[in-house]
Amino acid sequence: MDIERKIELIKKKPTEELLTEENLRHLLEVGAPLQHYIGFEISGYIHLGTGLMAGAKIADLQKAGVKTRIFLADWHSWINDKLGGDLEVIQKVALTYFKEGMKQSIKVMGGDPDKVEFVLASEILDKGDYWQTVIDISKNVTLARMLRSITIMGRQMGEAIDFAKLIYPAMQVADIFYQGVTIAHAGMDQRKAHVIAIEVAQKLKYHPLEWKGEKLKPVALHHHLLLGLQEPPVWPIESEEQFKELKTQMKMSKSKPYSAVFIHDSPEEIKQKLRKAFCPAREVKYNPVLDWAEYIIFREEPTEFTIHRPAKFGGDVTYTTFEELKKDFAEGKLHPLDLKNAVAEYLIELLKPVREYFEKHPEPLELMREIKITR
Ligand SMILES: Nc1ncnc2c1ncn2[C@@H]1O[C@H](COP(=O)(O)OP(=O)(O)OP(=O)(O)O)[C@@H](O)[C@H]1O
Ligand SMILES: N[C@@H](Cc1ccc(O)cc1)C(=O)O
Repeated sequence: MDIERKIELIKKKPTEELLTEENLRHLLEVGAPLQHYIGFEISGYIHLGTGLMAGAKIADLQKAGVKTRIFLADWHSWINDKLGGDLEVIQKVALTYFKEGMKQSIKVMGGDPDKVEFVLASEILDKGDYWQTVIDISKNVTLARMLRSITIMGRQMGEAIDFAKLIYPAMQVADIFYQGVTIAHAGMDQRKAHVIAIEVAQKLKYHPLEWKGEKLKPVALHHHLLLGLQEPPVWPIESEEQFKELKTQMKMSKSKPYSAVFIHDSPEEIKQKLRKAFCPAREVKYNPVLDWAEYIIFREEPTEFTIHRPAKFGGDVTYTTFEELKKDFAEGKLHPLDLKNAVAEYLIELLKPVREYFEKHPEPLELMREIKITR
């Protein structure tokens, strides 16, 4: 496959930002190792944002010949008080529920789960010079910047936090260098860590990504954050600035029950959640149901997406591109309820293999039901 085709695959939906395309082209041209990683804290259930957006991009990367890796951030979850801050429980969930859930998600998005390497953070942290890398990074970043970076833990600036949480951003950056990652992948909310990695890359003494005498800079790859289904706290929204802010603030999140569909949800749960979703008629600028259609159903275009309606409401209609669907919705030719039902049906079908997997292997979900999910 030629370089341009590889870049196309890496850039396509749900990619929202690539820092930078020029650097990616450089890595491809010099034949540097293409090692990807995406890290996850281990906490609650896997939702469509984490499972399907990450899964879709992993599938694209595999097609482009990139080695893919999922980093199970057990220590980071402990620092961030996930699962009661109990490292043993965190590790158990990481290696059972989380690993299997991610494998299933990758599969439904067209990737090969057997080609994804799973690495537990504690496996690399145990090696002596990991901490040297953490200090090396810390020497090159101001305290003020570290404080601003705690949003990568889902924490807000000004929030009272213990000191360990300030070490976390430097660890996340160290994880990239320490694992020889040349393509650091995450959702848009993680970009602060990646920008630090790019900026300090040339300055590090330990574990820079060396290739044929060159200190390589990693490429940061950020996928779109799927919107949560809930109504925004302020509506209507006037300014572009407010819209932008709202889109990160209102991302689908496992800590907000009705914002998310989980990968193992039953058909009834999926239908119910979508029925309650925020989806004002003709609203195309901020509409979670349209957002899901754009990034899940119309990820590949053209495709065929049929909305079934009784003849008196216009009969069945098939869309091949997202733009056609959006146009009809904006013009009031497509009713929110019809869109919600069709998206629900699509998801029910897409997630069928995941549900079947967990029906046959109920232990991971049973474990999740037993433990206390914190945050
Ligand atoms: N709604 C979303 N859409 C796409 N990607 C997401 C979404 N939410 C999180 N991610 C990505 O998944 C990875 C794990 O994130 P994280 O565990 O913080 O998400 P979460 O499940 O929403 O957690 P929380 O509810 O605690 O915010 C990160 O790379 C993050 O950017
Ligand atoms: N900060 C990431 C988790 C993570 C941790 C360590 C990493 O190296 C990468 C990602 C999140 O909250 O989703």
